[in-house]
Amino acid sequence: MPERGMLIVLSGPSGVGKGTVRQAMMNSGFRDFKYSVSMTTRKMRPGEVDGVDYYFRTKEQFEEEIANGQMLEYAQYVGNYYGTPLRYVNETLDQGRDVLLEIEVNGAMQVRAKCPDAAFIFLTPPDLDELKHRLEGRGTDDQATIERRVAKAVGELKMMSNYDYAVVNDKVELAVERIESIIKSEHLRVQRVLDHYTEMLTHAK
Ligand SMILES: Nc1nc2c(ncn2[C@@H]2O[C@H](COP(=O)(O)OP(=O)(O)O)[C@@H](O)[C@H]2O)c(=O)[nH]1
Ligand SMILES: Nc1ncnc2c1ncn2[C@@H]1O[C@H](COP(=O)(O)OP(=O)(O)O)[C@@H](O)[C@H]1O
Repeated sequence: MPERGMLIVLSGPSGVGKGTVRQAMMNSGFRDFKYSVSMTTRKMRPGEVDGVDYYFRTKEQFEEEIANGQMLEYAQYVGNYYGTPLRYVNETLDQGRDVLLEIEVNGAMQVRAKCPDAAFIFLTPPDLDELKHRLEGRGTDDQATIERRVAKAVGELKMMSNYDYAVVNDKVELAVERIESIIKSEHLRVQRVLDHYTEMLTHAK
């Protein structure tokens, strides 16, 4: 049976660059990880694809998934539900593959309670002005939504101390390097713990 994969939780305010950094990690040929596609009730943006960017569902469908215990975590964010389907995460970890979740802070804290061994990384903008510029530059949200997302970011940044690591997304390549080295060292750490127990059990025989 393969060794179970590692769960990596990446959070950070809307517009900080989580999706951009994840895409750059995938393109960089960095070690294998699988991205867990979230479920949401928010409207599809132009260019988004159901099942690739999100599983787009109605509120009723989402609430049914919750009631049936199909979500690892979920939260409401600026008027919509967002959540992580449980089955994909479990199956992929069981196959020995790492899984990356890109989720907001309340959901991340639910994962922390259920999977304390996961690596929790918070991606932060250089400052709030730059965050606003990035949201405006992305052009996916109207000005009122941008204001709500920036206001929400202030509370989210306060949650940073609940994470194992904080990474500044100043330049995408640098953020990618930082995250990759965190994941590598987390793997070494887990391996050392496993080696320790294997040795202990061998001596106990
Ligand atoms: N708790 C939770 N948050 C999620 C999930 N998927 C996405 N989010 C977060 O929900 C927030 C809004 O996402 P979205 O509307 O796609 O905006 P974007 O991340 O700025 O493109 C972001 O902080 C996402 O990281 C999920 O499965 N669970
Ligand atoms: N390091 C960076 N420097 C400048 N712009 C960035 C950087 N990272 C991301 N961006 C831009 O910021 C916007 C938001 O990025 P995105 O990946 O959609 O954020 P998130 O997934 O966190 O909401 C996009 O237009 C993206 O091109």
